Amino acid sequence: MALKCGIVGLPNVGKSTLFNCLSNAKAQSANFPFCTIEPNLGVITVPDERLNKLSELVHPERIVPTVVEIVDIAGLVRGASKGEGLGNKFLGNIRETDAIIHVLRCFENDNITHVDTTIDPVRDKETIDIELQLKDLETVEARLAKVEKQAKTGNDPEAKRLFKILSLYKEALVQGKSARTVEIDEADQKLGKDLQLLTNKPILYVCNVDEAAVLNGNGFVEAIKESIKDENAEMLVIAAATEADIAELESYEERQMFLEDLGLSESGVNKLIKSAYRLLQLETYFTAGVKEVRAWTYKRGFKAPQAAGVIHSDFEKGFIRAEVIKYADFIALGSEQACKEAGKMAIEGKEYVVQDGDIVHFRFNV
Ligand SMILES: Nc1ncnc2c1ncn2[C@@H]1O[C@H](COP(=O)(O)OP(=O)(O)OP(=O)(O)O)[C@@H](O)[C@H]1O
Ligand SMILES: [Mg+2]
Repeated sequence: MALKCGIVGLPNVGKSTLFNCLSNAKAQSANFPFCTIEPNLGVITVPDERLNKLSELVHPERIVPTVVEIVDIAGLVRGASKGEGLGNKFLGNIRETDAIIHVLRCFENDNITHVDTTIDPVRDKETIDIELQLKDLETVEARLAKVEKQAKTGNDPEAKRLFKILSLYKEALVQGKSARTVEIDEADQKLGKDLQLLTNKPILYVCNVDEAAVLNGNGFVEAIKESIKDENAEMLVIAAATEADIAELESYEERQMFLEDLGLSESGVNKLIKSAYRLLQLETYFTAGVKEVRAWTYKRGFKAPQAAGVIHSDFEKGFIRAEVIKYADFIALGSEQACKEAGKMAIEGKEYVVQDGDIVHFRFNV
């Protein structure tokens, strides 16, 4: 389950700089628009203190964290939906992602060019929103044209449902609203998701500020907050250029010291990964053996067989049961054996909904 987050925004707003704080794969970042053309792909490990605590008790040969993929996509410009500035290619890159990290320039600096001259992140956000919405409108209209006749004349219930959903999306999009603002009946959610609309992807806004605004934000950040208040979206404030410098430092201690000097307890990178996790409704379970202590990512609400399928499809197919220890019990008692003896290992079946932090041993048969 490799999840992909795409970094999106106007040219020269700090997308590659943010990417470079996140990943060790260094992307080219420079003060000119369209510095990035080919998307940069980075695989970042998800920091999780529980993994370290478990490893201290189990002393495994190997510790394996879970990962998220981050793609640094080229800047979009006005007209992208009509192919402007390699728009089609870049929009295609966005379509392949599971979630969007939208970077907004919230810093002033006369030396860094802005494609629309002035600093106005609310306007910038609208520019991007409009392009994504126009592209979605094109997709929705093409689908509508195909399904309309079938829905109106035939007796195909799925075509009728699809027609209804498409019409709802169209109504929102022509009003300049994103597809994610449309409420879709529970039963039709999958049909909606399958359309792969760009403005239906979960979104996280990153306000890229200068060092001075890293703790308390600034006027630009306030303006963005106000403009997204009805979107039910998350927003983070990160000084990308500063954090990219921090990421260059060799040792963990040095990086921590630098962060503390800025008054931060946690790097923007960590905050971003955690938010991406929340955004995608992801949770973590662990497997803990002497060979390997490992974190696994699954979607909230997964039942035991589905969660087992994250490790291997055979685990799902041949699922028999899950032996589950709660993280707190494992830490308190110190080992699997101790948990077993204390009656803290539960035997769970197919209907068990896996919980964040569970330490699981799957029994299966193929
Ligand atoms: N918070 C910041 N404060 C000051 N300068 C910054 C900040 N973030 C990025 N920059 C600078 O802005 C310039 C553009 O950054 P970057 O190359 O990351 O933009 P980009 O969005 O990836 O652009 P493109 O779309 O062209 O690929 C760089 O010179 C970078 O150092
Ligand atoms: Mg770039």
